[in-house]
Amino acid sequence: MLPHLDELLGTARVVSLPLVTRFRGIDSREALLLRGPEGWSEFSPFVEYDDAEAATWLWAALEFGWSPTPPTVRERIPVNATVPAVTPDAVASVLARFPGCRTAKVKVAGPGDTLADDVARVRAVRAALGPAGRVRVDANGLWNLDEAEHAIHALAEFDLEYVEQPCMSIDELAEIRRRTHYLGVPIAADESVRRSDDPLAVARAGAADILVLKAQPQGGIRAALSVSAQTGLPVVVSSALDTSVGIAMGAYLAAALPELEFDCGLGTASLLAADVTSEPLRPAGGSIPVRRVEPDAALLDRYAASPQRRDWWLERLARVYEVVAD
Ligand SMILES: O=C(O)CCC(=O)C1=CC=C[C@@H](O)[C@@H]1C(=O)O
Ligand SMILES: [Mg+2]
Repeated sequence: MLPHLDELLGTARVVSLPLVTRFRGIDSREALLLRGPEGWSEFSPFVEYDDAEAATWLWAALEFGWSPTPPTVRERIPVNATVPAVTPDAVASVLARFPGCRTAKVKVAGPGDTLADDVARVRAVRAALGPAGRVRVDANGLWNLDEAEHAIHALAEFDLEYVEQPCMSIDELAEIRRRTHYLGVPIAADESVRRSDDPLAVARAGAADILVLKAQPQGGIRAALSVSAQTGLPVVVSSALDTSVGIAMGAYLAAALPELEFDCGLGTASLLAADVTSEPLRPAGGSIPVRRVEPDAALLDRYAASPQRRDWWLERLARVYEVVAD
């Protein structure tokens, strides 16, 4: 059932792609690409993740490259703009990279940013999108309960579509959802789903209104579809800041969901200053197409990681493979 490790190592290519703007503390995104019988796939757990956590990402990569994708019900996926923790004057140039997108997700609660910084950024995004735009924020669990309550109260005037992972724990999410219910701002869970041993726990606890699902960290398209089906909550499919090869995996997940109420966080190829293909899955007219991506040999060469980093990724692949094989 599992392809042999030598087969994986034989096709593996490691790239380091520069970002347009610093995002989640990095300026370049490293990824390992693999070619399976179904096409190219991606293994790109964040470098700080341990092998046990990376194993679900490898499972996803193997599923996408080595088995056919589930049936799809749509050919394009509406996506949101993703606004990193930039100053308000930079908001227009970020949004310009997401043509046609009516929805923006804004990073908040970042290290070194005050609530006033977050409010100014969200205000600039709301002004740019106008009243018909949809604005959501993502705190990556970095607020404590009181900070979250205060921040959601301060940001509510911008008519938020939802707040993603305001606090880290499921208990805190449940509590903040209770405390801010009167403001009518839904709570979405991301880390509580993708970094949890039990991705259903947050839904069982009634701690979220919406689930953010990412194909690689969830262990693949089928595993993510199963979370969606078992919880019955509305889902936002989002990227893991993958190359266009990994974005394709997310696009197939979004395309297979019976319902897709929200725009998806799959426009992030626009945050990359370079990609592995000359036809990246970047938003056009507010959506991305659902298709597999074949990297260009010249781009794989041009953005090849250094020999040290390539070896680091190949060793990681071999170790994580053993975890998956167990
Ligand atoms: O959801 C989006 O708009 C884009 C994806 C995105 O924001 C993220 C991708 C990868 C890691 C995360 O820090 C971040 C997130 O938390 O959702
Ligand atoms: Mg998130």
